[in-house]
Amino acid sequence: MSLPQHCPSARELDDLELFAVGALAPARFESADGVLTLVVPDAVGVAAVEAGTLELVEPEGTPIARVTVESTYPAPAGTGIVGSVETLARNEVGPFRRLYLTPVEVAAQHPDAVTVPVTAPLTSGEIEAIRDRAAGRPVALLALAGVGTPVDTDPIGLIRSTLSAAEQLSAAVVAVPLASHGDAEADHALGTTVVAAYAPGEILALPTPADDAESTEQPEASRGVVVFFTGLSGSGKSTIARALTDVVLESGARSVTSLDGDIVRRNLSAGLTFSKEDRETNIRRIGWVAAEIARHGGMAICSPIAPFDQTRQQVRQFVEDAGGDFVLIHVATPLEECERRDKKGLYAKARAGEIPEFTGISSPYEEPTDADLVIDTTGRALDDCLQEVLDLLDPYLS
Ligand SMILES: Nc1ncnc2c1ncn2[C@@H]1O[C@H](COP(=O)(O)OS(=O)(=O)O)[C@@H](OP(=O)(O)O)[C@H]1O
Ligand SMILES: Nc1ncnc2c1ncn2[C@@H]1O[C@H](COP(=O)(O)OP(=O)(O)O)[C@@H](O)[C@H]1O
Repeated sequence: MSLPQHCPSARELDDLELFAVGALAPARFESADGVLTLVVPDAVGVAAVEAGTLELVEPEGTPIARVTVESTYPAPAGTGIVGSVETLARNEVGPFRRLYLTPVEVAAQHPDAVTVPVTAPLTSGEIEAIRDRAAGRPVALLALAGVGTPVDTDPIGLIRSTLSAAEQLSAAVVAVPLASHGDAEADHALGTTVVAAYAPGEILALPTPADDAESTEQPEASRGVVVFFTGLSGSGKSTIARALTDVVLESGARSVTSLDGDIVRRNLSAGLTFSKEDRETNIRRIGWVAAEIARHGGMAICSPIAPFDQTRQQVRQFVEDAGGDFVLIHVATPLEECERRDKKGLYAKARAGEIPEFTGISSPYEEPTDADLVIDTTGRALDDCLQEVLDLLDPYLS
């Protein structure tokens, strides 16, 4: 029988790489109170428990690790898996792959090096300080370039800038996929362990990004953002999203891509039904595209029904892993008002039993508890609702 397989998130792939090179031990995914976690869709979780083992594959499908499943727990975006990890293969491809050495390789290639952990592009002052403190000894710059760690760049940008600093110092550069897990204290502890594993000798510590995070964090105006409207059919998602798109386009403030529910279903998701499974596929597709837009600093405006909390959480994760912000707007117009509007005549058909699995009638809508804004459009003018959205998004548009 073949094992259940799962492709982990970019953050989880970084953690797996640190397990693989022996920089983090023991190699295991922890329970919900840890940070080294693995979350899979519920169906994969069920199959993994049944098989006792879960095979992890990289995005192109090559198996890279096997997890012996000890227990599971419910997580916002699916099922958390707890268990030990056996590495099958290391990722071989990707930009600057040649710089991703193991701690053993670093010790062999740079035995006398002074190690400098780098989490943000080095300033000329910092380069001079490293030169002074190294006092002629060889230097290895450890670019801590995992998902979410570099403060004012992306992982590849951090490696690129570290290479150019290294030229000035005649230093070596080693890339380390140390991801951020959103818990500053735990991440600091993890970083200390990982840096110690890579450093063959003395470590020259620079100020941590937390010390100057405020001054270097990328401003919202240039950060990628996904504005995600969710709500019942007829609640007003498309109307508000379209008006927002027009305002952003007219202002020229940033590039914007619209991913409206109906339009996506005619193109990217053509052929999908309204079963729970197909709706999840539809939303994950929208989330994947939106995250890519955010990765490149754009704004994606999405307006599907997206009735399931878990799928919305997955989209949030995609976007945050891509370095973007996820703004959730619940257009909470009640069912009675949506049905009264019945713009497309679909509610009447659903009530007559002509449309199965219609959201709000015969298929559930799980209200978000994590929305940044909740708008009930009943009896309100579009401009009034739009202004609330524009106020929320002001930092991204100025
Ligand atoms: N069974 C059923 N349930 C809900 N909606 C239905 C259904 N069948 C067709 N439609 C029309 O499809 C639009 C919703 O598509 P979405 O892709 O946004 O839905 S989902 O997020 O995948 O649940 C929705 O458009 P909006 O009114 O813009 O929301 C409907 O017009
Ligand atoms: N304040 C408002 N904001 C948005 N839509 C509104 C508002 N008031 C009334 N409507 C009407 O409600 C309907 C919403 O339809 P639509 O935007 O297609 O909803 P959805 O995309 O959520 O299915 C439109 O006919 C729109 O004119």
